[in-house]
Amino acid sequence: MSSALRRMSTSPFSSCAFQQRTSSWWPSRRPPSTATSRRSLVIAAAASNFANENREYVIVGGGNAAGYAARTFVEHGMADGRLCIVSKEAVAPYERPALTKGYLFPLDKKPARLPGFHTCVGAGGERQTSEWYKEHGIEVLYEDPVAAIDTQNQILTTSSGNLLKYGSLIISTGCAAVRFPENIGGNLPGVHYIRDVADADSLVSSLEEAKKVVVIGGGYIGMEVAAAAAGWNLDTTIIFPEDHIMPRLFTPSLARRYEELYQKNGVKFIKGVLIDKLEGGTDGRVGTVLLRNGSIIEADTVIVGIGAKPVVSPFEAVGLNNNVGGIQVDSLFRTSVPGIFAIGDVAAFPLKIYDRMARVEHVDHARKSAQHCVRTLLTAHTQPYDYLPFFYSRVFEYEGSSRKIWWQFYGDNVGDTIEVGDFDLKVATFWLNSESRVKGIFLESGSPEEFALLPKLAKSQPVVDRVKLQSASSVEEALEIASSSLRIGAAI
Ligand SMILES: Cc1cc2nc3c(=O)[nH]c(=O)nc-3n(C[C@H](O)[C@H](O)[C@H](O)COP(=O)(O)OP(=O)(O)OC[C@H]3O[C@@H](n4cnc5c(N)ncnc54)[C@H](O)[C@@H]3O)c2cc1C
Ligand SMILES: NC(=O)c1ccc[n+]([C@@H]2O[C@H](COP(=O)([O-])OP(=O)(O)OC[C@H]3O[C@@H](n4cnc5c(N)ncnc54)[C@H](O)[C@@H]3O)[C@@H](O)[C@H]2O)c1
Ligand SMILES: O=C1O[C@H]([C@@H](O)CO)C(O)=C1O
Repeated sequence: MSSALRRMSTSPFSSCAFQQRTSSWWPSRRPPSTATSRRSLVIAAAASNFANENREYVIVGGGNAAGYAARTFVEHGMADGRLCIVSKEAVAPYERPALTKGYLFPLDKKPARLPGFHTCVGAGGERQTSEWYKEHGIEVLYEDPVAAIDTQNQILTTSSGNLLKYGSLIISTGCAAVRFPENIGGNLPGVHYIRDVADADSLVSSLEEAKKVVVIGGGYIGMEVAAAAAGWNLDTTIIFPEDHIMPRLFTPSLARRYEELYQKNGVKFIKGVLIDKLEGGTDGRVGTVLLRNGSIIEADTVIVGIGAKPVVSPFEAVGLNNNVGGIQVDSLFRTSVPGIFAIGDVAAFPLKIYDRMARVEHVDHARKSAQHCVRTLLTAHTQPYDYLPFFYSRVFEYEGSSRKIWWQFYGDNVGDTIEVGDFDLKVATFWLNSESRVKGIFLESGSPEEFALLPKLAKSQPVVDRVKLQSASSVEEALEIASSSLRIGAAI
């Protein structure tokens, strides 16, 4: 047992400090009945080495949000001997976005590999390797997903049979890739889904042998993986059911410009069709993709990016949100069960700025929700989470690419749009509501100073002069017009 673990077993979560911190704002936890607690102790003692040790704080999930939550515990001096992370993965938390970016660079172009991109390097923080967790006295259980929870007695059961008694629990189980069913070939060798580093390793092995790649889905994974496969000089086709790429964010006009760029890089598009079946070849690997319209596309490697779904199991009892999916929390990330919190992709939280419930499946929210939740847990602060949605992507970044692409979006893509600029250099799209307020703003290939204006505009939502904005001859001029409205607004 590590010294951290030993310290923890003599410092159970029922310490005075813990009670004081929680009782200042938290509804008191109902103590388990004597009979139940005696029973759980017996189960605990019988089940495993871990059984009779109390964990003051437990995080379930070893992903992006967990990594940033751990850092916040350390910053508050509350990690050492008190924090336990239970992870399904075999490695310490890392920056998941790298998996479809640097990780998929061609092998001769210095692809990113662990430990290079452990959290929190993506946000400019210290690199948190497994040694970092040890040094900070954080217990991490790898490859042992939580399989069950007893909220009454505050006990988690892991898949290997460990019983963990927790004081406070943070659920950060993220999302899982949506898969095609087995009966249409969704599990054939050569068919890939990308959610974790093991998936990315398996894809890299396939790419090493690949000749014909089919990417299914025109969203984030589809766009990033198709660009990566083009970087490997592979025959690449992207297939999706909608009229254009990235339908949940891009306007048709913006999508057309990106599609043209992909085509210039050799990527073929098949739009407006659904998949009928993936079929195996003689070697048992995927060989063809059958489309609903009767077409047959050859492929030795298929990457499926058809969305993600929140991993709520086995935590359904803490309360789900039926509209946006995921685990329902309040503006402090508290679930309906006292002492249990949810953060990151899995959390359905009040998006205060737009007065609606939302789930955000992007890394900025994973980082910020983690920090906000842990601060709430460890201090008396009760400031509601006030999040401004932020999404980004980068493709064709590999060395030798003729055109690197990097875009950011802030706000809400509602209302009508004004597009300004020349895509070959720099382009911006403004989403305006009926009062001509800026609701959302997208910028491709901006400078750091220009990107820094985006959150200010999306947050303040200034009223802009549509005619002036429409006639702006460059992105710089359009940003100046929108920012001057900001300054006028501030002066009034
Ligand atoms: C390939 C890829 C690229 C991406 N690129 C970008 C990007 O460029 N920009 C962006 O903004 N966002 C991007 N995202 C989204 C971003 O990575 C997620 O929003 C972020 O990872 C969410 O963090 P999380 O901690 O909530 O979930 P995750 O990072 O997914 O972590 C969840 C963790 O919980 C574990 N887990 C699940 N169930 C259990 C269980 N029962 N017990 C224990 N552990 C469990 C999982 O194995 C995983 O380790 C990308 C996502 C993917 C998959
Ligand atoms: N840059 C980023 O922010 C980034 C990058 C990669 C992944 N991610 C995250 O990873 C997760 C998965 O991404 P994703 O691209 O799979 O999801 P997505 O929602 O971005 O895109 C899904 C796409 O799949 C297609 N689709 C849906 N159902 C289909 C079907 N039955 N057959 C064929 N095509 C179908 C549609 O074209 C749709 O646009 C998301 O949470 C996403 O936010 C984010
Ligand atoms: O947020 C991110 O983290 C990784 C990388 O920066 C970590 O090295 C990446 O590609 C992002 O977009």
